Amino acid sequence: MGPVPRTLELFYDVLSPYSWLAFEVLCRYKNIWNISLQLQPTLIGGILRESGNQPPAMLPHKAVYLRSDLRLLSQHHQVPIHFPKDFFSVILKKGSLTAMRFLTAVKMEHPELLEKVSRELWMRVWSRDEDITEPPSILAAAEKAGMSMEQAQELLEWVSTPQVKNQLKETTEAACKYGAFGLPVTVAHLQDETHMLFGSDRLELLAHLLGEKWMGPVPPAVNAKL
Ligand SMILES: N[C@@H](CCC(=O)N[C@@H](CS)C(=O)NCC(=O)O)C(=O)O
Repeated sequence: MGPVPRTLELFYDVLSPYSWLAFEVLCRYKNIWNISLQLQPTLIGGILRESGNQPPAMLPHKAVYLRSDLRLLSQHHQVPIHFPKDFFSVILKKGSLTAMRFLTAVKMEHPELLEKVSRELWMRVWSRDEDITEPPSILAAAEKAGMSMEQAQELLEWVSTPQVKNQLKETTEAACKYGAFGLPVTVAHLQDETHMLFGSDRLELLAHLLGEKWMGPVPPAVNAKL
């Protein structure tokens, strides 16, 4: 028996492009580092509300900075992020409630597909500027991720049940209890201590805490093509 893997929880929302960066990097490292990666679909709106924070783009200088920051990070991380044309409508009006409830249901019923469905939703909203709020959009992402149409439709009907709604609430509350004020949040459960890290730019620090080697966002020998 090898050493016991350390558990990492990644709290994310597909409305958050920085969460996408952290998600792809951790998916690349999960087979390199001795870790067990638990994906935790969370509602960013709930985190911001609960912590008294504001969406970063509400500050005009930050909104301008975000565009250039994400363009550079997209190249550096090899994650195809493109800003949606109507950014404010996508982020502030449309939101991600149904998408994140759907991912919660995927995690409950088909956890083996959670990584792929999450990625397909990010590809829609943060790469191709496509909708993620309407049922046909969510079904298209699920099908692209390898889910059968019947499975996807069944899950979509399930998203408005108290079971799924409460699970998403519980996960969001769990992130808040760790001290989250935004996303992505990575919680590293090490042998003697637990650390909460905010941001996709804290993964080098995470490697340090794990005692693992940081080889940049695209470690060699990993197929990063998306
Ligand atoms: N520096 C962080 C920024 C992450 C970030 O801005 N996340 C947004 C959501 S996409 C957020 O929740 N921000 C809250 C805040 O900055 O207080 C990174 O590189 O990942």
